[in-house]
Amino acid sequence: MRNDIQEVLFTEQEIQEKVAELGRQITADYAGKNLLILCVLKGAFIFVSDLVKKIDLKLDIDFMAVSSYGNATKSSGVVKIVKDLDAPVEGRDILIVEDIIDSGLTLSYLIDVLERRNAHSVKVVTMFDKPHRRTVGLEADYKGFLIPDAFIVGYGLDYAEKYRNLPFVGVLKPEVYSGHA
Ligand SMILES: O=P(O)(O)OC[C@H]1O[C@H](OP(=O)(O)OP(=O)(O)O)[C@H](O)[C@@H]1O
Ligand code: HPA
Ligand SMILES: [Mg+2]
Repeated sequence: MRNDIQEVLFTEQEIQEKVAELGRQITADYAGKNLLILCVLKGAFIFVSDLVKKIDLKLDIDFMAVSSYGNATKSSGVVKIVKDLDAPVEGRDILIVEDIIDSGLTLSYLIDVLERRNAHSVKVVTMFDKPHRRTVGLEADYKGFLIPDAFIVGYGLDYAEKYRNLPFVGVLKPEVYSGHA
């Protein structure tokens, strides 16, 4: 699997240090609030499990699965809810946890859904941010790392469902895409 990586952008240690820093900020900002952590599956599953251990507050965790990339490296433009939340969000302070914001389509769709369900507040934390690919004007409230305009894998992020289990984040060798990009 590691042979398919052209370049490592962020090491496991750099990622863990950033997660701890984000956890400290979120702990300070959400003290006394009714925090609901919303993990956007599948990509955010590793980030959320590291992040919640660094948030020193009572909180709830729920999961939503959405998908728009399929096996491609560009968004299909259509965001599909594959699994919805288990509980109502009315009156909750929701923190959406994303692995990456790229075009912004997934997030703008989710924020819209949650606001229509009368959440008290909706904010976003993303580990990776690819701002130059944005087609929807949207900013995360908490950001880990800015990344260049390249398709990245690892730390939850996949290409055609593979590479999510890499503990670091990197760029694949072009030949791995075999004509899909
Ligand atoms: O800003 P966007 O262009 O919408 O891209 C970001 C979204 O795309 C990826 O999910 P994907 O649809 O690949 O599903 P997955 O998390 O199951 O891999 C990623 O995990 C984000 O949720
Ligand atoms: O760069 C990326 N890598 C993996 N999944 C993604 N979904 C949006 N952008 C990316
Ligand atoms: Mg994906």
